[in-house]
Amino acid sequence: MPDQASEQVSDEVPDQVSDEVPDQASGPVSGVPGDVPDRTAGEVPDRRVNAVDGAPEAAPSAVRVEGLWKRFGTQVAVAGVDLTLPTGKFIGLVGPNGAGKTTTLSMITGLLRPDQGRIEVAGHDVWKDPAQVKARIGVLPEGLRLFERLSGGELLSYTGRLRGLPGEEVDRRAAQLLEVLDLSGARHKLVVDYSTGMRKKIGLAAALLHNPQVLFLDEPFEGVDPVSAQSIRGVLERYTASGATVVFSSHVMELVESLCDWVAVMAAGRIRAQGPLSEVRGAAGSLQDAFLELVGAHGRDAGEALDWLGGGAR
Ligand SMILES: Nc1ncnc2c1ncn2[C@@H]1O[C@H](COP(=O)(O)OP(=O)(O)OP(=O)(O)O)[C@@H](O)[C@H]1O
Repeated sequence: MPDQASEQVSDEVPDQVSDEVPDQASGPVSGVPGDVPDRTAGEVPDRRVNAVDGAPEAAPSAVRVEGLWKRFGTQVAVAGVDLTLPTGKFIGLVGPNGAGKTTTLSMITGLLRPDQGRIEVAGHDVWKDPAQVKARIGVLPEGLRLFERLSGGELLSYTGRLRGLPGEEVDRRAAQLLEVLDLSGARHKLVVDYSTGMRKKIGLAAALLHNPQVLFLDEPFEGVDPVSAQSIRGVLERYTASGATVVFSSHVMELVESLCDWVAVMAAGRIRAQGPLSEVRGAAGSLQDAFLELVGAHGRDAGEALDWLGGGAR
């Protein structure tokens, strides 16, 4: 997958205005010091009460995207995406390689400026009101960049303070996250010496530390062993059960099917289906079958043409 950061120095992409694109190096750390609407601190904006009759108002969407476009030179990566993602759901964004998932998530999280379109996260416009949005989201981006010369513990400590959390609270949360994600033993190890899966886990911990309203994860389970996947899963399930929203991209349909209650299917830069898992799956036997049907991959040559390939053939 192309590194989004590379486009900022690519002369093939003249429409990228690098000084308008927030620094990707900040990764999940990017935020607004001192402006942290921590959900545990009383503000739970996803359940509002109607001022007239006291009845709860419908929760606003976690994400609203309208008419989103992104081109890289002549390559159209995202071609008019409209998405409405509900609050409090475990949402899977699925699609084949090159479908535009990472590009879409990068634009939604304020890491990549769209050519066209409007994006709202937690009720705020991502590109008009970036500080408000960044204080409310956590991001585990593709090609995550971390501060390599810090230990895992230091990274969390720094991230939490950057987010404006009191030191004691940062230490408490960091210790708990390290424990749950089985990183306690590696808290003093430099991040540069972490394995792929450990990097995912410390990135996830950094993205969760300020208890964001919406968490965006690009391929969070890639390179993660089954035991760690189980702990990540547990953390995320607990997180969504509290009313927060997880949006994650993945190629693994079984995983999406077992985790998500809401799915968006993307192919060739467009959304092919979006809605509750059961609706998107429809009459198909599995999400995998529905997916292959939706992206037009059913009946595709699965290697029959490679008649030279095999142990006996020369
Ligand atoms: N920085 C870039 N420069 C040029 N083309 C790009 C860039 N980023 C993405 N693209 C192109 O945009 C399209 C969508 O890419 P994207 O990475 O968003 O897909 P994806 O769905 O995340 O793919 P994968 O599942 O393989 O990770 C692809 O054709 C890709 O080659």
